[in-house]
Formats: sequence, structure tokens, C-alpha cells
Amino acid sequence: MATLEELRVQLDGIDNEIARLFEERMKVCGEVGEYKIQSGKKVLDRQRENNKLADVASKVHGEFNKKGIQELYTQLMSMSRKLQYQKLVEAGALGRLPFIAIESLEKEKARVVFQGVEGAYGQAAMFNYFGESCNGFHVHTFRDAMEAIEEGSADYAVLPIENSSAGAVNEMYDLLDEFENYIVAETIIPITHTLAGIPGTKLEEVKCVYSKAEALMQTTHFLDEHADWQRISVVNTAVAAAKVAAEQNKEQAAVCSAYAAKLQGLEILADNINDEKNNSTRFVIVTNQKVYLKDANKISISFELPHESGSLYRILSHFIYNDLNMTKIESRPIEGRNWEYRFFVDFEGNMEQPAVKNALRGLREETRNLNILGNY
Ligand SMILES: O=C(O)C(=O)C[C@]1(C(=O)O)C=C[C@@H](O)C=C1
Repeated sequence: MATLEELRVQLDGIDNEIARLFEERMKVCGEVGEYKIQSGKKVLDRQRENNKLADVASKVHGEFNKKGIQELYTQLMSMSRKLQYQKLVEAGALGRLPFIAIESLEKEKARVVFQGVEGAYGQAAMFNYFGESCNGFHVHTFRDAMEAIEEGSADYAVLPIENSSAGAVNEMYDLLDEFENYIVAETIIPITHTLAGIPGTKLEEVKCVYSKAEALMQTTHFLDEHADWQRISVVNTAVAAAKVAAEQNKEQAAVCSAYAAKLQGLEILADNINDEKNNSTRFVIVTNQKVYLKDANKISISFELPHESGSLYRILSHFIYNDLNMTKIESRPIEGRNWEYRFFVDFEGNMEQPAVKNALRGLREETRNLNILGNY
């Protein structure tokens, strides 16, 4: 029996040949790329790839090797596509990327919209980003806010996208995909919930608690200590506070900020009732202009994938191959298409970077409905 040393010498010889052939193959793929730039042909040719996979499988023996060589060729062809996308980007054939780089946002003159009423966390986020003297107003729903910027009655909307303990704000993801509005910035604010009731209310008197669904989720431990309380979800924490103040009923309380409680003349019955003491929410600043700040370092995109084994794996390779750090992935069901999903990915980068351009070029061709939601 051969020794390990001898077997490794054999492997080294084979690998030298594979490495040489790999380079040779990539060189030809580069030429194919040049041809495709000239002819305007698409990089991805699924039919050719499927034929190639069947062909190479027919040339080896046994199930293990057939599956193995197909995996190998899937990778090889994906590498070949990436090389071709790189060439396309270098040749300036980038596809649609009409985002304009700007130095700063005009915060002083801007009209800013948030969802809810006075005292909503959205207002706190707006003050945090635009300053307390900004020109802000509020609307009833997230959709109303997206419409306000789409039609130009506001320049920016400040809307919540993710909470540190309750996770994604799903509706916002759907709206970002639906509207042609773009994220230009984000701001994170601490969220400290209180339980507030009309002055003089005792905890024992409370029977019903109003708040936004996410806030009820973020205070589950506290609320579970009062399992007999009915929990009712309303559009916003500040709306909950306003409702309790308007109805003047000691059986009702709201989960809201101390600021909202004070604005509505409510008394704080229990302070800092979040499950997670460092609870915070990330808000995005959205506009209808396709712009990004020059120093932006995060990109949000959305895309759809066919319901096929390995499709997400193949797409994520565009981030890995281009050394892009993916920071978040979410998925949402696509309306009217059961079990198909739209993915939302955040990754680090700026649209000016070649690696970002390469990845976006590949993603544009290999996904359905790629949407660049913003660079911020
Ligand atoms: O034949 C082509 O059109 C190529 O671009 C080459 C290649 C490959 O590497 O074999 C790469 C990408 C295509 O999807 C199909 C095949």
C-alpha cells in the first residue's frame, strides 16, 4: 500500500494539471465575456449550463462522482459568470444604476413625515436625525407616509424597520418594495416603554392594555405577569396613549413612551417595562429621490428567486466572491405566489466600489426584480 507521502505526491501532480486547466478555462471564459459585451448577449445561459452539467456527469462513473462533478462545474461556471460581470462593469455596461451621490441632506428646509401622533417613537427618531426644530408632520399609517413622499408633500419619511428584540417591521419591507422610494439614512433610538393610565389609576384596576403590536411583543414578560389583562393592538404607541387619555377609563392603560404619556397627561403606572433593557429601534430615512450620501457604507436590496433548490445559495455567492460583508437577510412571501419569497439583503459597501458594482451586475441578471432600496 502506498504511503501518505506517496499519495500526496500523486495528488499534487493531478492538482497542478487542474490548476493549469482552470486558468486555461478562465481565459476562454474571459474571451466569451468580451464576445458578450460586443454582442449584448446575456452572461447567464441556463440552457448551456444544464447541458454542460448533464454532459460532464455522463463522463464520470458512479453516483458519487456524477453528483460531485456537477457541484464542481456549478462552481466553475459561477466563477466564469463573475469574471464576465467584472468585464461588463469595466466596460461600463452596468445596467440601471442612476443613483446620484450627494454631499449632505438639506435637513433644515426639509418637510419630514412620521407615522403616528405627537409623542410617537417615530417623532423621537425624526428629532434625533433632523433636529428638534425640524419641519415635521404626522400621518396615520406607514403607507400614508410612503405616499406623502412619493407625491412630494414631504421630502423625507422617518419609518421604523427593525427592533432589537421584536425583529423586522414586516410591513415596511413590503412597502419599500412596492414604492419607488429610497433609503438615504438610518438612525437608531433607544425604546423605553412605560405603562400609562389616567391619573389616579391603580395597577389592580387595569383590565385592558392598548399599544402597537410590536410594543406589546417587546413587553411580554411584564404583561404576562398580568395575564388577565386584555391586549389590544392599535396603529401606534402614541395613538394608544391618546385613546386612553380621551376615554378617561381607569380600566384602560397604554404601553407607550414616557414622552407620549406626558403629552397626553397620563400617569406612569410602571416604568421601563421592556423585556430587553437595551431595547432599541432602527428607523430609516426615506425619500423619493434616487440619491445617496457620498460616505454611505450600507446597501439594501430586494430580489425574488425561483422556488428551486440551491437558488439562494447561488445568489449569496455574489457577496462572498466579491468580499462583501452581508449584515442582514429577511424574506417575505410574494403576494399571489405561494411559497415563493422576496429576499431583502443588507450589505456593507458604497455604489462607487467596483466590488459592489460587480455583485449588483450579477444579481441583476440572476435574480428577478432586483431593487436597490438605498445606499446609506
Ligand atoms: O458558454 C457561455 O455562454 C459562457 O458564458 C460560459 C459558461 C461556462 O463557464 O461554461 C458560463 C456562463 C454561462 O451561463 C454558460 C456557460
